[in-house]
Amino acid sequence: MNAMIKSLRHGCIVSCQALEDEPLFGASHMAAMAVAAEQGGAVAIRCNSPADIAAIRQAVSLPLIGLYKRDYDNSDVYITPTMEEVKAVVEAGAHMVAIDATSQPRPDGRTIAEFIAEIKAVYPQVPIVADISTFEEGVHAMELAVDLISTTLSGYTPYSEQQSEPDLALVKRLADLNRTLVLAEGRIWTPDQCLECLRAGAYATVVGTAITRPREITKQFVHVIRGFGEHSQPTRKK
Ligand SMILES: CC(=O)N[C@H](C=O)[C@@H](O)[C@H](O)[C@H](O)COP(=O)(O)O
Repeated sequence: MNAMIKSLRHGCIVSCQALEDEPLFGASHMAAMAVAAEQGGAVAIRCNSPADIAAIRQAVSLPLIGLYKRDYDNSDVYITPTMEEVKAVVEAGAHMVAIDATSQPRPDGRTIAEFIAEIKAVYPQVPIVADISTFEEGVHAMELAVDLISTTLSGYTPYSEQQSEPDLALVKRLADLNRTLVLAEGRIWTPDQCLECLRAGAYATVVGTAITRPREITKQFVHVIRGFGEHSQPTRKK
């Protein structure tokens, strides 16, 4: 097995991503996040866009899983949808590339099999992380001999299980096949959930929002304590 992939085993991969509408958007913020994750013991960084990938590559010595989120009018596929984004991700310095490996129609009209075959032909040394949303998509990606499967898109395609928790059942079903390594990704909020994912057979866990999106973390706190005073204040005697 590739030494870099070996180094991910049972570790926490931290996803450092902020989109344009987020306060921490910008390569320097994401590089600082990645340094914090490295100092905290992360085994790899997952990061989006050539600018962020290049800045993070300079800032940390961890392996980078790069992706490039891009919207096309003719498709719902947005995680590294075409060869153009793969090229940009690799040239920016990512060690591995994450792609949408769902069965949704792709912007360039290719099948996922054609897309993966071309990535392998052009970049044979770059491991491919297949982001999937269902068991069937995971099995298909395994058949196409990707290096890692990630449950990233479970809950984010209209036909996949919609839930607020990590998709442990999907992790377990895919890992039980003992075929391709599985990353547990999506809606992991606590260290205990990471442990549960590993117990379910995940090779490693990917945590994003809970570590690197302060606005969303704040919302979680606020949501829980909102309305506290309304119900618990003692009623005053007149
Ligand atoms: C669905 C989608 O576009 N997921 C993206 C994939 O790169 C990121 O926005 C997520 O933050 C990442 O998957 C980690 O997940 P979470 O932030 O829930 O820990």
